[in-house]
Amino acid sequence: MTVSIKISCIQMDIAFGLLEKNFEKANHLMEKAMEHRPNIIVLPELWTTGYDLTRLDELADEYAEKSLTFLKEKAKQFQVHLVGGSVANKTDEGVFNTLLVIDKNGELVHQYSKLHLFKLMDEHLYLSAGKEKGLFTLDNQFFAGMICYDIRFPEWIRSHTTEGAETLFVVAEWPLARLSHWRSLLIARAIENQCYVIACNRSGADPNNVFAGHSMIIDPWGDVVAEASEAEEILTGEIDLEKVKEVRSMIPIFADRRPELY
Ligand SMILES: O=C(O)CCC(=O)C(=O)O
Repeated sequence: MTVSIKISCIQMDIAFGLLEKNFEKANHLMEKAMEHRPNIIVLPELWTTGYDLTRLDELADEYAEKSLTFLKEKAKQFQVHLVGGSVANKTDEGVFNTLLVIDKNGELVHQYSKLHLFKLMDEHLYLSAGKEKGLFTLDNQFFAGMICYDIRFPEWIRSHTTEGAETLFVVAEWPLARLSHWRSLLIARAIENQCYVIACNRSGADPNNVFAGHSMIIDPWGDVVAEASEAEEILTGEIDLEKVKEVRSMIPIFADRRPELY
């Protein structure tokens, strides 16, 4: 039985600290993505604010309310599931970098706050680290959400695939300077976990970085199904979850693991 899912990644340029502009852009690009009739739309990391870290405390969305209202309305309007990127989420415990998953009925399915903060970009000075896992289901299929730097931690990702995740969503603001790491790490995570990887990066630049684009859809064999350029674009591709089962039965790494030794 094929379980085919069409996914569109919105590889948008993000206006630095200009929330209204980013909401408008996301709305416009989601409308365009719907021309491809996807089942799931993915947005990038911190798409409402960008990496405006020094002003993040004032820009952050209180309990992600504004972002949630927008995403819930769009999900219902377009009848599409949303891996709604991540947003700066201001809570009593600090500002988190939080991934929001909304189903097509406009219900919040899961929130995942970035676990590994990226010190090279000063995230630890302005953000609080999450503590919860990124596992969620949509239409009875098992997914996990990750944010950018998280892909450098294979053990964190493995702890999701051993609990059933068959597709990994990665939302990112990954710099162009490390494009080769982005591609290699994503492909490695797909091969070693025998899962689909759907990675949505941003395009463009901010005052500190030029970003890589190159959003990718990678199958459980490690083959690239679709890859974007560096520019702003919508990347659409189809995945078939039957392929996860095929690859996992051909090379049964989950059965062959020796967790008692490591
Ligand atoms: O790990 C990297 O090289 C990039 C990570 C990053 O940019 C981030 O987590 O925001």
